[in-house]
Amino acid sequence: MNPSANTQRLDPGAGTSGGESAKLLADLIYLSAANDSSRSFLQAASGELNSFSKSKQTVVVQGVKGQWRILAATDGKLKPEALPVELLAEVLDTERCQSGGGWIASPLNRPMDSGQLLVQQTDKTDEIAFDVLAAALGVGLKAYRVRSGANKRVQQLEALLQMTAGWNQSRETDALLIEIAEASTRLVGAERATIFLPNSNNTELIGKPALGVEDGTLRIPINAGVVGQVMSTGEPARVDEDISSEQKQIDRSVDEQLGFQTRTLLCVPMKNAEGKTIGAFELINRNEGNFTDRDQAALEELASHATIAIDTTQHVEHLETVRRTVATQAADEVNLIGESEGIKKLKSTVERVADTELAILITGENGTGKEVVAQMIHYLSGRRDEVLVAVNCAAISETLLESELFGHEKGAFTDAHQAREGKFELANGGTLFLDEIGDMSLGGQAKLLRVLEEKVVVRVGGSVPIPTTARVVAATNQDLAALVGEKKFREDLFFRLNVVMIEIPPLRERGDDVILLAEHFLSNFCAKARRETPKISAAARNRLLTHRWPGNVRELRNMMERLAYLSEGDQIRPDDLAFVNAPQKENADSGIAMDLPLTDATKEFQIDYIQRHIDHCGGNVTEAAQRMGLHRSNLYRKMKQLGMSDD
Ligand SMILES: Nc1ncnc2c1ncn2[C@@H]1O[C@H](COP(=O)(O)OP(=O)(O)OP(=O)(O)O)[C@@H](O)[C@H]1O
Repeated sequence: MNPSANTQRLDPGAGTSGGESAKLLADLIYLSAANDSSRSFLQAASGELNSFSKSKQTVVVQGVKGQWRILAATDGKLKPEALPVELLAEVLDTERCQSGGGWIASPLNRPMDSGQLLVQQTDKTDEIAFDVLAAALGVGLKAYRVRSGANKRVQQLEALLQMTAGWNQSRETDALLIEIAEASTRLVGAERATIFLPNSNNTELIGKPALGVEDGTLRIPINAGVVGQVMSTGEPARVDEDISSEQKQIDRSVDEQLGFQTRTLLCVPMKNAEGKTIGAFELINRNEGNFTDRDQAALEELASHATIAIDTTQHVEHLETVRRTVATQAADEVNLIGESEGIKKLKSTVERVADTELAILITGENGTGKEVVAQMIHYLSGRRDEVLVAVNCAAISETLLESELFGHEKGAFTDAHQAREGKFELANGGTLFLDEIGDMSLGGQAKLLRVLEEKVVVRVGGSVPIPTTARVVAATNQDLAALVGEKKFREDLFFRLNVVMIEIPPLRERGDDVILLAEHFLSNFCAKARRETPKISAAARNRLLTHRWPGNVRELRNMMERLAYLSEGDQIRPDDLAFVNAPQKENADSGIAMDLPLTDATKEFQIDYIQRHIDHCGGNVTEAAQRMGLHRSNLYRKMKQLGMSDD
C-alpha cells in the first residue's frame, strides 16, 4: 500500500465506471436518510458495497476492548471468530487499509475514534480504492448520525415542550415533583428520578419523589454521595455501569433506604436565574447501557424548566400560607364580646348561617357592632381565606357608588382615565359587606338587585358581563321595611337581602355586657398605652350600667380609649366618668333660648354640639365623629340634615 497516495479513485473492480461510483455514493446518502437505525443503515450499505465491488462478503465491525463486534454483514451467519482478526488488529493499530489472505479492511473514519472498520472478503488488493470505499461508508454513517441526532433532538424538544407546558400552572410542589420525575424517566428512559432540594437550614437534602420510602421523602446529608458533590460543585456527574464500585461514589445507604440497586446514575445541578445551585436532579438506572451526553443535555434542559416551575410553585405555596395566616390572624381578632341573652342568641344564629349562601341583613343602631357581626359571618364561612370587602353606601355619592361597586371602563366618565375593577370583582370568592344599604339610591338598588339575581356585573361604561361569586351581607341602622313603605327602598331588593335578618340589640339592652365590653376595651387600650389596666370601681361600674349609651359600643369603646390614656391611678372612679353622665362644665348653660319650640331647640343644640366637637378636634371630622360615638359618614349625613356646611 502507498500511504502517501492522495489520488483516491473509486475503482474497486475492473469495468467500474465513474458513473457507477457516483451512483454508489448517491445510494449511500439515500440509505442514510431512508433508515431509522444505524444498524439497518450499515446492513443496507454493506449489501450495496458488496455488489458494487463484487466481493464474496462485506462486513462492518467494531473493535471494543480487544473484541470484535459485527455491526452488519452480508452473511447473516458470520461469527466474529471467522474474521481475519490479526489483519483487523493491524488496521486498528496503523489506522490504514490493510489486505492479505483474501481479506481487505479499512477504517470508516480517521482519526479512528469509534474503532469501526469496513471489511471485505475479496481477491482484490487495491487498498487506495478500498480506502475510498470505506471513507464513503463513513461519510454515509456520519450523515445518518447527524440527521438522526437532529430528529431525536426535535422529538425530544417537542416532548419537553409538551411536558413543561403544564408545570407552571402547578400549585402544589409535591405533585409537581412527581410529574417532573415521571416526565424525565420517560424522556431519557431510566428507572427512577428524584429531585433534591435543601431543607430550610441547609443541613439536609430532601429528595422527592422517593419510591419505596414511607412518606415518599428521602433525607440525606447535604454533602453525601454524588448528589452532594453536584450540589457543592454545581457540575453534572455521571456514574457508569462498568466502573469499579470504589470509583462509583454511590451512597449505598440511600439504596438501602430505597430498597434499590443503583447501576448507573446521572445527576445535574438545578440552577436559578442567578446561576446559584438550588437543587439537584438525579436519574437512576438507564434502561439500556450507560447515560450518554445526549441524556445529560436533555436532563439539563429539563432541570432548567423544572427549576423555574418549582420556584414558581413554591412561591405560590408560600403566598397561600401567608394568606391563610393573615386570614387566621384577622379571624382571631374578631371577637364579639357579650354574655347577655340577646348576644348569645345572636352568636348562635351567626354560627348557623355563616357557612351557608343565605342572604343576610344585619340591623341595629349605630355603633352596635354590625360590622363585627359581618366579619364573624365571613370568618366562620368557607370563604374565610378569601377577602372581605366593606363598602359604606352612605359615605359615597350616588354617582360614584355605582362605579365603586361594579367598576368602570376607561373613559366611562370624565375622570375615568383608567379601567378599574369594582368591589364585586375584588370580593370574588369572598364576602362583600354593604353597610348602610338603606342609603343606596333607587338606581343603585336596581343595579344591585340585578347583580344578586344574575350573578354577573357589568362595569360602568362597559357591556361585558363579568361573573361574580361574592357573597353579599348587608347592614342598616334604618327601618328598611318602613323605607319600603315610603317607596325609598325597593321591595324586591328588601326581600332578596332579607332572607335572614340578624338584629343586634342596642347596648342599653345588654345588661352586664357593658362591663365585659368596658373591661375588654380598657385592657386592650392600656396594653397599647403600655400601662397597667386600672380596676373599674364598683361605683364606676354602676354609672356605666345606668348610662343610656346613645352611641352604643362605639361610644363605650371611645370612652375606654380616653380613660386608658388620660385617667390616673389604678382605679377608674365615678369622677373619671363624670363627663359621661353629667354635662360638661362648658355645656352647663347651653345658651339656647327658652322660647324656642323643642324641635328647633334640639336642632340648635345639635348644631352647637357638633360644632364644638369639630372645633375641639381642630376641624378633624373623623376624630370629632369618634368622640361623639358616630361613624364619620353618619356625622356628615347629620350635618347635611341640620344644614351645616361641610367645611
Ligand atoms: N360585641 C362587641 N365586641 C367587641 N367589640 C365590639 C362589639 N360590638 C362593637 N364592637 C366595636 O365597636 C365599634 C363599633 O362597631 P361596628 O363598627 O361594628 O358598629 P356598626 O354597627 O357597624 O356601626 P355603624 O352603624 O356606625 O356602621 C368597633 O370598634 C367594634 O370593634
